[in-house]
Amino acid sequence: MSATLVTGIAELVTNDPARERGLLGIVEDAAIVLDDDRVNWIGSAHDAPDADDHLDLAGRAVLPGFVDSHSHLVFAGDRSAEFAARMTGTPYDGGGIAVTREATRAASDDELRALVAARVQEMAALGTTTIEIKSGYGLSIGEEVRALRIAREFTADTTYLGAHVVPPEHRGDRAAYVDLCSGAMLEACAPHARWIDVFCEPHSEFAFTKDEARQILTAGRERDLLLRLHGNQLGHGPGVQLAVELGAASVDHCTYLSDADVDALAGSDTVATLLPGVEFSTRSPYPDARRLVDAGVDVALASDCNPGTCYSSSMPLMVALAVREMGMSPEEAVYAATAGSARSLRREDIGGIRPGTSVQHLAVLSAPSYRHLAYRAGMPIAQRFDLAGLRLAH
Ligand SMILES: N=CN[C@@H](CCC(=O)O)C(=O)O
Ligand SMILES: [Zn+2]
Repeated sequence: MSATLVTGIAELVTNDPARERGLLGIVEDAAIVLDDDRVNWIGSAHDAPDADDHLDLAGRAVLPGFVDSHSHLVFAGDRSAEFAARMTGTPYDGGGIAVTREATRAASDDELRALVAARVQEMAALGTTTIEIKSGYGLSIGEEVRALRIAREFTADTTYLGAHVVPPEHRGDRAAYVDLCSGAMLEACAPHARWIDVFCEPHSEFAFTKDEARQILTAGRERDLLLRLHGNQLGHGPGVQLAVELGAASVDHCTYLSDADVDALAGSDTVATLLPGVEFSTRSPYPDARRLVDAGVDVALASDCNPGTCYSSSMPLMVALAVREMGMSPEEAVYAATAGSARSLRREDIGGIRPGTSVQHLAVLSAPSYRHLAYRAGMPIAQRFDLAGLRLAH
């Protein structure tokens, strides 16, 4: 085993409230000791023990890697024409999902795998170290299993989203598709998934009603899948209440919330996952994160990277939007993009830095403070913590 002492950390974000400062548990002028691929010690540089090797980061910030707890990376094609139409006033209604389904079906396994790999690489380059990936552009047993198998090559947090939209061939008989999603398709997909999700949205004719979503999620729970839900994206609706009722780990979007929705979330273990890239890319009103935080709701930030509503996986962009447009402080936004989204995935091994944390779950900034993520919006200042690369750079 070889130990490396890392110093010159202007700010170490631990997300440990027992540490020195604030929500983010910041240690200033910090050091960490890495034993091979694990954090072994963290604290003030003045108290740091000796180690075999030494790396001086010369004033950078180190933080937990971003946890992108909501993405749809397994797709082919793009919908830039649909994006352009939205920018001139055509509203989003979920209908384009069927377009991506055709492009995805036409792609070979190797083509899809290469597309996902490239997207994962883009995410790593911006400091994301954990990704949840959904199926949902297959919408048949074979295609949903294929998407989940490919997603599993990149993450343990795979999500079965057969109930993304009702596909065109089932629009005359929605009940049959809901039965498929909660029956044979679920059986085939469950071995490849940790999570189940449904697009529950009364404002889209393609998405699922509260009762349909309940049937599918309940069946998933019986197959030992954990629950997440797309809810309250396009207008007020039942998604949040259903997620809380079923004990879902997360309800995602939460763009339109009633007081009763906020109260329900505040009294629950369900995380409200906000996806500001969607509002940015669909020119929609942003969710009110301030209202949720003030009510005591657990809030997460994620990218929702997908070809329809947000073809960006930049977590620094999501942090900047949350601060600029949604009333979060920089501290709250960074916490939501790391500890908050780790909580939404029910993961205790990520989202913070403590002895035992894997180096693979660390990020580093070419800046002295987490505040720069929002302050220097659009700049590529966050990367995964790559010890070999950092050694070369310093
Ligand atoms: N709203 C449902 N699903 C995605 C969009 C998928 C698409 O349009 O391709 C979302 O989270 O926004
Ligand atoms: Zn989504």
